Amino acid sequence: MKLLVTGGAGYIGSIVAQQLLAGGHEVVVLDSLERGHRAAVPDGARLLEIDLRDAEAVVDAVAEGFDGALHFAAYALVAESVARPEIYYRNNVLGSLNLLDGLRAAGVQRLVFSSTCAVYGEPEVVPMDETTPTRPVNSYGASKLAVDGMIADECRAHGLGAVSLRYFNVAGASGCLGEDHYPETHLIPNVLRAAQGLQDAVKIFGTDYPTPDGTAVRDYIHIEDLARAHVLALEGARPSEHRIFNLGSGDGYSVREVIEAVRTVTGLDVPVQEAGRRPGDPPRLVAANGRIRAELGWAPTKSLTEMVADAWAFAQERPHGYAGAGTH
Ligand SMILES: NC(=O)c1ccc[n+]([C@@H]2O[C@H](COP(=O)([O-])OP(=O)(O)OC[C@H]3O[C@@H](n4cnc5c(N)ncnc54)[C@H](O)[C@@H]3O)[C@@H](O)[C@H]2O)c1
Ligand SMILES: O=c1ccn([C@@H]2O[C@H](COP(=O)(O)OP(=O)(O)O[C@H]3O[C@H](CO)[C@@H](O)[C@H](O)[C@H]3O)[C@@H](O)[C@H]2O)c(=O)[nH]1
Repeated sequence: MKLLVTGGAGYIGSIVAQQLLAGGHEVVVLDSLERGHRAAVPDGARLLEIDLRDAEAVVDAVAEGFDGALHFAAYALVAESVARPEIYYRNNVLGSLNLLDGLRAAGVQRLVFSSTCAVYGEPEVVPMDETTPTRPVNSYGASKLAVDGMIADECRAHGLGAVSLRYFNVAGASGCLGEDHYPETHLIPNVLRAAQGLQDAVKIFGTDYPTPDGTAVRDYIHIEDLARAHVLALEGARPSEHRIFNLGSGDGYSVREVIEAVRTVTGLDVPVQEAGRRPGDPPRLVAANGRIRAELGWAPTKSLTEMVADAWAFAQERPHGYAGAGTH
């Protein structure tokens, strides 16, 4: 298939693009490079440097015609969304609406969307399945829920076949592609930076959560397991239907357990500093992944140790990320 990958210069989009290319698909990446890296766009993919908020440019770009689109481009940081909600609604909601306009105009019939478990907020029952009530507690989750709603309506009204994958916490690396955000806010890369001495200590945000060790629990999923689900989702898109799947490993780990895994994998000391809770962070998010297992035949294959080991290999290979590798 000829596929449009928005956000394909970012962490997840670049690695999914790489898997799609390996599977024999043609890939065109649409990315503004605002938060991504030219060097992360895999060899063999064509890059269109376009901002999704530019409606006209998006419609023009999509007009060349695609068999399907995978939509990763977004702002994706919980704490930033609490501080600056307006940029989240403008980028995530408006950008997605522009993309839907472009897909409709060009007659593109398949869409896979990066949704998130943040749409569920602070669920009363964990693990969470797709019937968990959607009550986001931060603007990031609210903006993604709005897009899920727009996509559902687009499918109903205009026949699009779409799949929303509600990712839990994506981690690890794949060969020479990995996670490089500036500033880095994600847990595993920051713990590795502390282990490498690139920052004084890793902060533990919140030690008074109602969890066994008092730190927040997340479901970490290996980027390669996650990428594989996109290929299945693309094949599973059905005309006029919006399918929703939670995408996580089903196992929860606390912040302290992740730090311990980094100590074990690297053999290095990790200085820590206890700090207050980060605004917008729920205590515990773990996936019930039965639906995607049953309906798409997907299953996770990689452990937290493998996620940390692959992220560690990337961090050693590129201690300063893609900088110096010809980035924007
Ligand atoms: N990282 C996670 O754990 C996680 C979990 C759940 C969902 N997600 C979702 O997955 C997607 C990818 O996340 P990521 O971690 O790879 O983020 P990322 O920031 O590494 O990548 C996002 C990419 O989108 C591009 N982009 C952003 N706004 C754009 C715009 N208006 N026009 C064109 N390009 C734009 C950025 O330049 C960047 O290359 C996001 O939609 C995010 O919400 C991520
Ligand atoms: O230096 C750090 C960084 C994070 N944390 C904590 O570690 C956990 C995980 O944080 P992080 O890695 O920043 O991920 P999340 O905030 O859970 O968000 C990620 O995972 C969500 C799904 O759960 C996605 O929707 C988001 O896009 C993605 O950024 C949270 O409890 C944080 O408070 C720390 O204690 N110290």
